[in-house]
Amino acid sequence: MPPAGRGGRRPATLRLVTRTGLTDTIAAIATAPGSAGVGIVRVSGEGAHAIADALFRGRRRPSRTPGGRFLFGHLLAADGEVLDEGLCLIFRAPRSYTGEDVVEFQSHGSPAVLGRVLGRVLELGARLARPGEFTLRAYLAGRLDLSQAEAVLGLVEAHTDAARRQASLGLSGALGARVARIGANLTRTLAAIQAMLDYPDEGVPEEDRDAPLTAAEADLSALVASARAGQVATRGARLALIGRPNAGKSSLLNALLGYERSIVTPIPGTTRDYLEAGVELAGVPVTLVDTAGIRDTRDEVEAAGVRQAVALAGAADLVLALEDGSLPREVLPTELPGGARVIRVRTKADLSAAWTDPAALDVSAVTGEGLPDLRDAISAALLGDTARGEAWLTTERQADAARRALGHVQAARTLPDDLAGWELEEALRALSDLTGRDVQEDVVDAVFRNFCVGK
Ligand SMILES: Nc1nc2c(c(=O)[nH]1)N(C=O)[C@@H](CNc1ccc(C(=O)N[C@@H](CCC(=O)O)C(=O)O)cc1)CN2
Ligand SMILES: Nc1nc2c(ncn2[C@@H]2O[C@H](COP(=O)(O)OP(=O)(O)OP(=O)(O)O)[C@@H](O)[C@H]2O)c(=O)[nH]1
Ligand SMILES: [Mg+2]
Repeated sequence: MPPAGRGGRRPATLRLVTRTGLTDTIAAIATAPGSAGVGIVRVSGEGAHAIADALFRGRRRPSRTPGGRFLFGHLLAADGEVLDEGLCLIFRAPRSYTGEDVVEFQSHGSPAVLGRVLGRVLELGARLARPGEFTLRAYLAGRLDLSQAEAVLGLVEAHTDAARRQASLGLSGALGARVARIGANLTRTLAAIQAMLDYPDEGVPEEDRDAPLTAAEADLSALVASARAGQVATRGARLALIGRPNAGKSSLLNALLGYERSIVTPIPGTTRDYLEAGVELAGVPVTLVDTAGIRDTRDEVEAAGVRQAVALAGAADLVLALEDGSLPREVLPTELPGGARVIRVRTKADLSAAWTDPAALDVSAVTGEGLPDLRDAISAALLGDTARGEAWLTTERQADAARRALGHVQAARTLPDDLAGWELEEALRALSDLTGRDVQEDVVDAVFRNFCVGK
C-alpha cells in the first residue's frame, strides 16, 4: 500500500473547532447524580466569568478575582433568591483544566441545588456540555494527548486499584514516554539507513543501525503484550468454570466469592442455567461464570445448558476446567480453548485422590486447600508477567496502533534498506496514532463518546 501522506490529513483539531464552535461556553454537573456532601457545576469558555458574576455573590466579583483563587459566598437565582451557600473557584485561560476560562460552583450536593445552579448557568448563556467535552477541549488545547484523555476516562471509571494505577500512569505521561523511547530508537535507525543510502561507501556502525532497531522491537513487543493485562485491569475479565456434572463448579465459585451464590447439591445436573457473580481477584474485576455440567444428555433443558456452557467457555478470557479428583478420570466431551486460556483444577482435594496430574491444581472448596495457589494462577494467567511498574496499553485503540507499529518494525528487519526505511516511517506514524497527537477526527470522536457529561 502506498504511504498515506501526513499532509493528506487535515488535523482533527481544526475540523473539531469549526464543528463544535469552540468559543461557546459549556456547563455540566461534574459530580455524580444523587445526594452527596458537596456537588460541583463546572463552566468553561469565554462567558464563564461573566456567568459567575451574575450567579455568585461573594466578597468580590469572580471576574475581578485572579485565577487559582476561590471565593466563599451565595449562589443566586434570577430573582435574587439564595439557592445555596457555596464556593466559586476561578481559573483563567490558559491555566485551567480545559485551557479556557473556567469557573466551578461548589454547592451542597443535592440534585435540587445542582439542578437549579445548572439551570441558572444555562439561562445565563452556557450550553450543556457534551460527554467528555471538557476533556476534549483540554485535548484540543494540546494539554493532553489522546492516550492521556483515555487515561482520564480510565480514572473516572476505575473500580479497582489495578485500573486506577494504569490510568494514573497514563495520565502522568508514562505511557507517552515509553512510546517516545521506542520512537527515538526508530528515528535513530532511520537516520542510519539514510546515511547508508546517501554514503554507501562509508559503512555505518552496527550499533547505530541494528541495535536501536532491536531495542525498539523488544520494547514494542513488551508493549503489545501489556495490552492484555491493561485491558483486563480496566475492563475486567470473564472467567468461566466448566466441567462434568458434580465436578464442584458451583462449590468453587462460592469459595472464590466467599458467599453462597450458586446452588450446590450432590445431584449431578444441579446447575442448568449459567450464573454470573463479580469478585476482585489480583486487583482486577473478575466476573465468575458458573455453568451447567457438560455431559451427553437427552434432557432438552439440560442439553441447552450444556451448549451454553461450551459457548461461555469459548467467550471467556480464562477457563477453569474442573475435574473431580475423588473419582476415576473421565475426559470432558468437548474441546477446551487454547492452552494459556485454561487452568486445570483437580477438585475435592480433601478426599482421597483417585488420580493426580502435575498439570492440574489441587483445590478443595470445602477446606479451602489450594485456593491461594488458584488465585495466583488466575492472576498470572490474566496479567501475565507484565511489569507492574510500567505503563500498559489500556484500550483496544492503543493496542491496535502498537500492533501495527510492531508489524512494520518486523517487516523492516527483513527488507533491503530503502524499503525498510518506508516501513520504519509507517511504524513511527502508528506510534503517533497511539498517543494521538494528530489523529483522524472519527478516532477522536470515538474516544470521547465513551465519556460522561461533565468530564
Ligand atoms: N474541583 C475539581 N477537582 C478536580 C478537577 C477539577 O476540574 N475540579 N480535575 C479535573 O478534571 C482533576 C484535577 N485536574 C486538573 C488539572 C489541571 C487543572 C488546572 O487548572 N491547571 C492549570 C493550573 C495549574 C496550577 O495552578 O498550578 C494549568 O495547568 O495551567 C485543574 C484540575 C481532579 N480534581
Ligand atoms: N468433599 C468435597 N466435596 C465437594 C467439594 N466441592 C464440591 N463438593 C461436593 O460435590 C457435589 C457437587 O458439587 P457442586 O458444586 O454442586 O458441583 P457442580 O459441578 O456445580 O455440579 P452441577 O451443577 O451438577 O454441574 C456436592 O455434594 C458438593 O458438596 C470439595 O471440595 N470437597
Ligand atoms: Mg453447579
